Amino acid sequence: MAAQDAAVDSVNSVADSSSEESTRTREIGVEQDHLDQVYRRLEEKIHEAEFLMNDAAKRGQVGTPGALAERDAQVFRAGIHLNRLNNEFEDFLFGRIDLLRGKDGEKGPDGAFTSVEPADDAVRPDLTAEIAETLHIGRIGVLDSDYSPLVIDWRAPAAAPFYRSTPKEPGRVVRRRVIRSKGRKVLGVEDDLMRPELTATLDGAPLPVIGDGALMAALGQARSHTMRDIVSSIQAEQDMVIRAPAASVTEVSGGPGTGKTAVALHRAAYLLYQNRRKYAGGILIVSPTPLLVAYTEGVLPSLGEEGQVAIRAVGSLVDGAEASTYDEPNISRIKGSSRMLKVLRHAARGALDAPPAPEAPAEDGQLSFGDEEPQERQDARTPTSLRVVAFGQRVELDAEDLSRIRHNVLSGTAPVNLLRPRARKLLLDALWSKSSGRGRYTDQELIAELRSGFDEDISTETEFIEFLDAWWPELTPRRVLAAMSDEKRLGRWARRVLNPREIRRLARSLGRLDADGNGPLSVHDVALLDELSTLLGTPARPKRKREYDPLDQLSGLEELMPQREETQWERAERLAQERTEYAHVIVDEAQDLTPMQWRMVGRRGRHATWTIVGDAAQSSWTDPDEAAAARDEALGARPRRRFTLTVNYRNPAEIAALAAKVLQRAMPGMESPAAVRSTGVEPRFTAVEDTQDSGLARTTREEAQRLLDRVDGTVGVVVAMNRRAQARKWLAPLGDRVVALGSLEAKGLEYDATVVVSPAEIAEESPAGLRVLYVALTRATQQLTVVSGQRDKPDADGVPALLRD
Ligand SMILES: Nc1ncnc2c1ncn2[C@@H]1O[C@H](COP(=O)(O)OP(=O)(O)OP(=O)(O)O)[C@@H](O)[C@H]1O
Repeated sequence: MAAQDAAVDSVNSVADSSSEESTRTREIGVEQDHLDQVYRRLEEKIHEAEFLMNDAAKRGQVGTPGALAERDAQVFRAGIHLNRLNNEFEDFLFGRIDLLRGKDGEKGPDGAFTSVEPADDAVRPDLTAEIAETLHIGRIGVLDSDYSPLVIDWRAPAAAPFYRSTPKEPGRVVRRRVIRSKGRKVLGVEDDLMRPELTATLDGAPLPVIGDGALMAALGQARSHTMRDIVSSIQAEQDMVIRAPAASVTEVSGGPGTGKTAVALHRAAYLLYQNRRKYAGGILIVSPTPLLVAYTEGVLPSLGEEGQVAIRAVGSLVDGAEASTYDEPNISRIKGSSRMLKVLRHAARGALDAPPAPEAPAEDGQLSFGDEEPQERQDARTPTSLRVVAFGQRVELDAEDLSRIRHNVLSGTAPVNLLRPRARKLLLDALWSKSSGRGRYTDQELIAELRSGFDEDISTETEFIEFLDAWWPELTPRRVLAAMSDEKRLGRWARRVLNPREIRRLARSLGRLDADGNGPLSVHDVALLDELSTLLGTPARPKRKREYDPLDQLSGLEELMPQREETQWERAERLAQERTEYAHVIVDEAQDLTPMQWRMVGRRGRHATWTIVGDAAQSSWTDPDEAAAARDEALGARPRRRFTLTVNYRNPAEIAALAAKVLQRAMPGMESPAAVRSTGVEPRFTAVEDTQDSGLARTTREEAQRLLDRVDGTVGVVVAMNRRAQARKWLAPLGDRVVALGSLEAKGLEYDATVVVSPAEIAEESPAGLRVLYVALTRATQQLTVVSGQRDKPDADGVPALLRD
């Protein structure tokens, strides 16, 4: 509750109404002067950077080792300047704080006083005070030529009071100002007074206060198809999370709209600022859907960070395996469950028999695959005997020998593909012991020599090589997954783990893959592939020679040069390909990771620190306890630090109240976050009379159109997953401000207005359906319409049963 008060308090500002307009104009002028000064300084720095770059290039032609080393250092520094200045020249100054004199006179490295608390005599007994320090806050820090701070980087310690100060705990801050600018022009200012009890003066003149507070201005803005950064209005409880030390695991929970995603993204930028070297190992942000990735991916560049951070959907964590389809809830439940681990372990080993390779069996005479009649199609490809000629005689391993050898090789837990050399060795051992070479001599040295010649001869014979390829093929995760679509084989691998119904469903769902495993994958299939690739192992391959890159000769440029030469997208792609592990992993919407997905994500952060944000009330996974156990396993014994965000910045109180009813049904006793604002617009209810889909289509379209006329930004229409394609057709004529979404796709997104179509359909779609409905109802920043069909049992006012008290 305290945090809510703080947030509400912080948006209350005092305005001098009588002369507001002229004061506002004057204050904009004051900030304009400062911005002009900053730009002059930036221009000087850009010239400096360009000069350094040119100079460095010239020195590079000299060629002495000293000149080259100097060139490296200069290119490095100049490049950093240019890169950052070019990126952040626009709209980078956004805040200002006016502070009382501090307790001690110490200054930090950014040139600002470090003391958080005011000096005892900073406020006079008659509650008057003089402003002793003014700091401007921006996306990067800029020092004047005399090293005084013109702009403080938002992540620097000196900027913390801009975010942390509240009227309850103001510290030294008297006035906090948000500056709106575009390019070189200041457009407006909004002030929050942190010490309204004081009569403060700045350079002897009264301290003016403008506007209704920056937060409300930010929240009232229309939403577009991409998320904006919140750097100018981060609230105190959010700032605590963003700046929390990155030790072990930071867990953040909070209801819809409390800023979890925004906080996670700003935290990534903060961590990089804090310790760029440490996070050179990369930060991975795992998002639930590609839609949310697309929605959020502009935020980090706007904060001046991009290269080190990979934002990936959970269905895109495995290279070359992009999820493109959804599973029915009853299939997701099977594929996501940790029971699959046992099934996969069996499949990874069992798939050696009867490999699902589509190739035609080898020609007669090339390989001895035994004389038996093939039992079933796939088994026909597994050789059942091996014959070679050694010392002029035929030596044969029969089915029993082979089965014993295989059993022997597989007795450990090593990945199947890595066991091939051992299989090869045991085959040679068995052939040797049956050959006549073994008893020929007694001299150990001679025997060893003979044996090594034997191994060399046999193992280079085409017959032997082809046998090994067929009998111990290199398995790929995709092929094993495809092999699981054979219900009979899957039945063997899943015995006593899945029931026959589950086996049938799973096999049928994997039937969309061909024998090589090509075909549409679901987000759950991707986690299974990742698990399989660990179980199967990747045999070492000869290293590909790296192409010669002249930049290799320059030290310290790794961090810098790619940023200038690659686009953000290319760099993210390259980093993702190169990395399988990260220095910090941020999981957004963590409540939705299935146990198998936790295993996949866990493998990417085995040595990482973590930030995990989520909300149990929005979980679409059916068995939260099972997921919690998998999450504990992924995170190991690392200590955890927990934070809770309590204020809903997205939904007006009217929408939040309606959603709270569903929350009470889904999770009785769970508290909803408090909405920070109210619009006075109640949610609207419309019931469709006729039972045909055409009625639903017409009403949904009309309601979406109605909302389009009432908001400036986007309208999201949320339907049950199996109506997605239909809804897209219904809404196509309305243009691109309207987006049709399946309930699971709505996760994390927001729109100015939403239409939620048939709450009952959404709720009945899966065992976690009520929580999914809760997500759907909490996407709007301004207006919500609920369209009900017969299934929703609407009352006379059109309110569906699920949304009544
Ligand atoms: N301090 C803030 N200043 C301005 N806007 C904010 C602030 N905090 C959050 N918001 C806005 O509130 C909205 C919700 O934020 P966000 O999507 O991060 O919430 P969330 O907790 O991840 O929600 P959900 O759990 O529903 O996905 C966004 O539009 C975000 O920009």
